[in-house]
Amino acid sequence: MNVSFENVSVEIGGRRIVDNVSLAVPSGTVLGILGPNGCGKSTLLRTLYRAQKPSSGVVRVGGDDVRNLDGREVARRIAVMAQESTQEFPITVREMAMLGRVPHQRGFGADSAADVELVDTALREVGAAHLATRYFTGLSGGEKQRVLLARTLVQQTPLLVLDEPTNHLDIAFQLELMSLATSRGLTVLTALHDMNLVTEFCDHVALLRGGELQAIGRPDEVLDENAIRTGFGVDSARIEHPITGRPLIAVARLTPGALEQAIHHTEPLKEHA
Ligand SMILES: Nc1ncnc2c1ncn2[C@@H]1O[C@H](COP(=O)(O)OP(=O)(O)OP(=O)(O)O)[C@@H](O)[C@H]1O
Repeated sequence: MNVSFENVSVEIGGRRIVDNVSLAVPSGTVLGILGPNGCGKSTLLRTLYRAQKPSSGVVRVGGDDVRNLDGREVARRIAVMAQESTQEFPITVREMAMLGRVPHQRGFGADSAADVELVDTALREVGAAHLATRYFTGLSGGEKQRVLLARTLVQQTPLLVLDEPTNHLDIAFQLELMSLATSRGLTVLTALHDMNLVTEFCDHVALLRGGELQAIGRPDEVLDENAIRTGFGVDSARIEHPITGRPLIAVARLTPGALEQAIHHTEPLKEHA
């Protein structure tokens, strides 16, 4: 299912957080969204799953303006693994994963055998089967991430939104999660900080800065040393990975004067009267 952002802007409290972003994500492709802290990655993604209303512009999913879809239809099209977890009430891991089935269920009936099977399979896939009867609130950060991934998988949507999904995850599970999420032929939009996960798993990358889209394209086209210096204020070298042969971005150091520039660029953003 394809996605498009058409001249999307978001203003909050007079500040323009997302500034006239237009981009298209073809069906079945993986888009990584990269950019410094506070550049608007989460806010842009939130407009897609209707957690944030754009001040102007349109976000389309499968050709439809998301604002015109009802909540259940949005949840049938888009599964979200967001940074913040608001589920702090005491439910078990299995119950948390089962929440992914809600958009497909009618009323308050018991979970079907097929639903239970889907949940058990997903918990196994993410390496969380042994946690099934534990309370979600008592899990470690990485364990929570695994369970939240299971919940998005059982939702069986054509579109996945992953907002910094590898937070808290050990290096092996970072790779496993990205592989689980990107190997199903789904359309995936994911905010990431690790450029090497982007080069490994994303078809395209969008580089944001101060709410604006700086560049979009294949990772090997977009992520050159200049773009990384301008975007993040660090010096780097792009080398060939000795094992995979893919581009490997080796970060060397902060570019002199970069911190001041970064603060200058994020602090005022664009003040609107
Ligand atoms: N509801 C809100 N009220 C006020 N400011 C907000 C709100 N939501 C986001 N912002 C501000 O908008 C800017 C962009 O935030 P956003 O979370 O989209 O950035 P991000 O690129 O995802 O950052 P990070 O990499 O740190 O997660 C930040 O300066 C943030 O403080």
